[in-house]
Amino acid sequence: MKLFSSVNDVTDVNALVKEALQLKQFPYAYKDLGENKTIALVFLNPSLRTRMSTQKAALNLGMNVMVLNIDKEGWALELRDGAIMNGNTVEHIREAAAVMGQYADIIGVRSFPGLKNREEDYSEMIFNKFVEFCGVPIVSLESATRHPLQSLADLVTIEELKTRARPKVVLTWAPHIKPLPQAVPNSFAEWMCKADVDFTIAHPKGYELCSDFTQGATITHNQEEAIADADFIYVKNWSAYEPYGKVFGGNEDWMLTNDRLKNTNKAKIMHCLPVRRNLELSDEILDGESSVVVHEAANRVWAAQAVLKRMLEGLS
Ligand SMILES: NCCC[C@H](NC(=O)CCC(=O)O)C(=O)O
Ligand SMILES: NC(=O)OP(=O)(O)O
Repeated sequence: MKLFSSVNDVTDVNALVKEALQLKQFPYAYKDLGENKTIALVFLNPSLRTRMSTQKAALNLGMNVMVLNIDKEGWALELRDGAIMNGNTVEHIREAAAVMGQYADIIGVRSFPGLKNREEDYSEMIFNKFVEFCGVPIVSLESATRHPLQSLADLVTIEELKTRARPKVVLTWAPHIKPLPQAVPNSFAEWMCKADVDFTIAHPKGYELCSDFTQGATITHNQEEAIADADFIYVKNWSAYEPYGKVFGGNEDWMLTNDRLKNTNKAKIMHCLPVRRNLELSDEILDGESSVVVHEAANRVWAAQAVLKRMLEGLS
């Protein structure tokens, strides 16, 4: 594997999930695979889980790890081709990415969307420039429109915890105070549409996701109906796709409470984290038995390790 940016880069999703679960059982089975290989994790935005789980995954495979918080520690990056760089940007992404490719065998990149220009965000301009110029295999650590390492960990978690062959999985919108990207819900939807699950998306009117990611999903504006008989409820806020990056007032009543879970099939509650308590999800859910958010975050290691293993195998 040379690129991991979406579910479309995976030839056999089930095999990758199985691999992640194998690695969870035997974390050090491939501890020499990454000997003398280096991964550079490049962050243009904050991260706790992606940073630490990908580092841990790389270390389990015997790799060396370098982390660059380029937004704070690097030179200000110019992204536009043909720019006359007489302003605040100091270094063009063409040189920066090419140089990083000289130091690392694999590069991971996190770059959130600006949520101002849909065309630019949905063309994955920043991530694709890294791909174009770095010259080494590249893994998305969450880009403008997708978060595939998260979605793989989510699918691993569902596979591990499901109590029936074809579980009902519901992605529900939740309230927030600011516009958030569509990357996590887009990506989760895209992976669920390829998985053997009964998949529903619930959101207030106006928060329709781009239909490229939701082919095969049942979509509704009624949360109560959506979560009936659900095995897994994936909670996430996102801003509108159209008008792009906007949030509409109201909808505070979309925050789940224990009372609302009564009609589910003892649903397990998932969230990619970070989560704002008592805004997106109530304390009683996060501190109660139905929450699997920490378990889900722990699975990030095995998802990342399965992907890095495939990339390392492609290098040798
Ligand atoms: N990597 C996981 C989610 C990252 C991001 N959340 C955030 O930016 C939360 C910010 C806040 O709550 O202020 C998102 O939704 O895509
Ligand atoms: N879920 C997730 O990607 O967390 P971080 O943003 O902390 O990496």
